[in-house]
Amino acid sequence: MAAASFLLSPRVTLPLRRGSRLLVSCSATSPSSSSDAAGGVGFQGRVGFLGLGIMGAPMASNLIKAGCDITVWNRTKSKCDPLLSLGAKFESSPARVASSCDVTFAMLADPESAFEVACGANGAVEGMAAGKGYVDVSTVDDATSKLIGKRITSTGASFLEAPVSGSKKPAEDGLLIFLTAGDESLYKRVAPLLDVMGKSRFYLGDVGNGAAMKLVVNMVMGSMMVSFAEGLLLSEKVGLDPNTVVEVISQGAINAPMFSLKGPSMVKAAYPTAFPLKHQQKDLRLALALAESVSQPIPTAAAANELYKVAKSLGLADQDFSAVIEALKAKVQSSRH
Ligand SMILES: NC(=O)C1=CN([C@@H]2O[C@H](COP(=O)(O)OP(=O)(O)OC[C@H]3O[C@@H](n4cnc5c(N)ncnc54)[C@H](OP(=O)(O)O)[C@@H]3O)[C@@H](O)[C@H]2O)C=CC1
Ligand SMILES: O=CCCC(=O)O
Repeated sequence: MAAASFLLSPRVTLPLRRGSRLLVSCSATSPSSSSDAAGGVGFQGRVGFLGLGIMGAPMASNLIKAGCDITVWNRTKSKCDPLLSLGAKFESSPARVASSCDVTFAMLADPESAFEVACGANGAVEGMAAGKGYVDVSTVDDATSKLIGKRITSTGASFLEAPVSGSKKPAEDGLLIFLTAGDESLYKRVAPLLDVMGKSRFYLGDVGNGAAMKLVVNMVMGSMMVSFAEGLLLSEKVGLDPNTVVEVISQGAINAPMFSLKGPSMVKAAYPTAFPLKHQQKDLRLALALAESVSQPIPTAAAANELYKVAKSLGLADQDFSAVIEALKAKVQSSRH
């Protein structure tokens, strides 16, 4: 059961940047183990969900399928329709969702939209009150997360940041990894909901640590993708079959699911969107700012960021981030002229 898995989860303390300590709590749960026999998930109350894009829609959908009482809102209202047909309720603003629900999740594009939906006109803050909780699962920087958390908690409500690792398919399959930080009792309260949407969850202490963890992971991922793209193009240039490169990598020490998953379609110059390139570039930009804040050089990530910026300028922002390979192809062509 979800509650038991939290109590049994290993907890260790690790050194944290800037001299304080970091509490890490991790539990791995299977989605099927998180529903109880009565069809509930061990969470009593109404759940709001703001933001129904590539990630938000399947996450909310899994909560509905698990039997939760869900109320949704999305800026583009038509994206609510598939959720409403599964049994979700609709409210016309983030404020109305928050006031009608016990806990509200938000999955927004970037720091600006996460702040706007939480703290703007008719934002969630207007519907918050003591006893309620706000869980922001968007990928944002630590400063934005802290600001949202401050506004939410000023109403007496609780705040948890909980960005996710894992993309469209893990979201559909309920196999995300939650990187949470903030109010620990809210973390415990929503753990059964996280276990419906994810396979594991980490509690990382103070607000900002979840955002920082997410940016570190995506910084590594963004650089890995650029390196992989360079390898595919170089192999082709020297007369190798890039499909064989994908195969060789998949059997060695640098094997990563990302390479096997994206490699075959990259070779065919197809980039069906799971993680939009514009979001990967946003995450690199935010990671660079995080590194700047502690004077940590991250030259590889900085170079990768430049390439994603080129890809955006080529009109690839809404393609999958693996389309960054097209920016390398474009560089080759421009250097020939
Ligand atoms: N896709 C992925 O693989 C993963 C993404 N993430 C992160 O999750 C978040 C969401 O990603 P994803 O679902 O892919 O992104 P999408 O671009 O598919 O969805 C973005 C969501 O934000 C909403 N939105 C954007 N701007 C505004 C605004 N100004 N006001 C209100 N709503 C707004 C969109 O509304 P509308 O429909 O009206 O445009 C939509 O609901 C991002 O922070 C991303 O970095 C994290 C892990 C994996
Ligand atoms: O933020 C997006 C992460 C995508 C992934 O973890 O596969």
